[in-house]
Amino acid sequence: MKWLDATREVMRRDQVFDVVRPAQPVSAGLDTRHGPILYLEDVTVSFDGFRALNELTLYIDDGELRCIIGPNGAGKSTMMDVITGRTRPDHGAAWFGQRLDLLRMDETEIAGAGIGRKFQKPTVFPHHRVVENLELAMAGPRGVWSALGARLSGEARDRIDSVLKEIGLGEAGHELAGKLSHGQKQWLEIGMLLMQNPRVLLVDEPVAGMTHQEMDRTAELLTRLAGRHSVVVVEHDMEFVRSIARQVTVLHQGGVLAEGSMDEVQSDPRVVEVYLGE
Ligand SMILES: Nc1ncnc2c1ncn2[C@@H]1O[C@H](COP(=O)(O)OP(=O)(O)OP(=O)(O)O)[C@@H](O)[C@H]1O
Repeated sequence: MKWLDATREVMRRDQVFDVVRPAQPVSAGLDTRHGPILYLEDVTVSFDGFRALNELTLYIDDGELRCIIGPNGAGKSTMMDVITGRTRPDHGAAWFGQRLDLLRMDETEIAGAGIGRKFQKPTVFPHHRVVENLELAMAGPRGVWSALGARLSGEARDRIDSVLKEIGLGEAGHELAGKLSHGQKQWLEIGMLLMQNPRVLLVDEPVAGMTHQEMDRTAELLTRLAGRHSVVVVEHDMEFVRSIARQVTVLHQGGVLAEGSMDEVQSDPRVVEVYLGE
């Protein structure tokens, strides 16, 4: 019996999370003692009959740093869309911990429950200062307009300071976000996600357009975040993937082609044929 089937058996006797309340720190109630934090099982997504995901099964452990690689069109973005509630699969299952059925939650509920996503292009507020961007992120969508006028509690200030240091922008807090370098904007956006204290961070092509130095700092940042968060990185830059990867999943034609250490997948002839040999 697969993990999810076993879990669902338990769920039938324990319908605790029928109503998900995103305002509550739902992820605090996640039970990951007996398994992964993220489960995708047999997930299929079709667009006009074309299968972007084809019975994809993938498990992400609590606190792990996972790199997802694969050729263009392999289904990497669609996979993230399913996890974040943007796209509904034709069939399959997607669970956050053992109790939260992602397919019964909308995008806002999923984000509120602790799954944060960073898209490839940074979307910071350029006319606001770096610290204000973090304040806005902490407020969440409902509090955006009141957040800037509100007085911050000492706790909130401490939180902002610690995230600023974490993302390496300790000296740039009062600069306008629009004036930051491309790399700094990417870190700020990761910081904005961190303000919401996610359990899982989905990061799409974080180093595209970065200098080598920025890539090194991004590698350090993501590596540091793993452990406290589960970090799922989709990236094409193999040098970068090698610098952070512990476990790598190779997607191809909507399914998992190979999984293992970087050395294992790089020496897999199927991976070389469909991806690395390009
Ligand atoms: N909304 C959509 N309508 C139709 N086809 C789609 C849609 N979204 C994705 N696809 C198709 O599904 C397949 C998987 O796309 P997806 O973007 O998930 O791949 P990817 O691995 O993220 O690719 P890339 O590395 O280029 O970003 C592609 O063939 C794509 O054209």
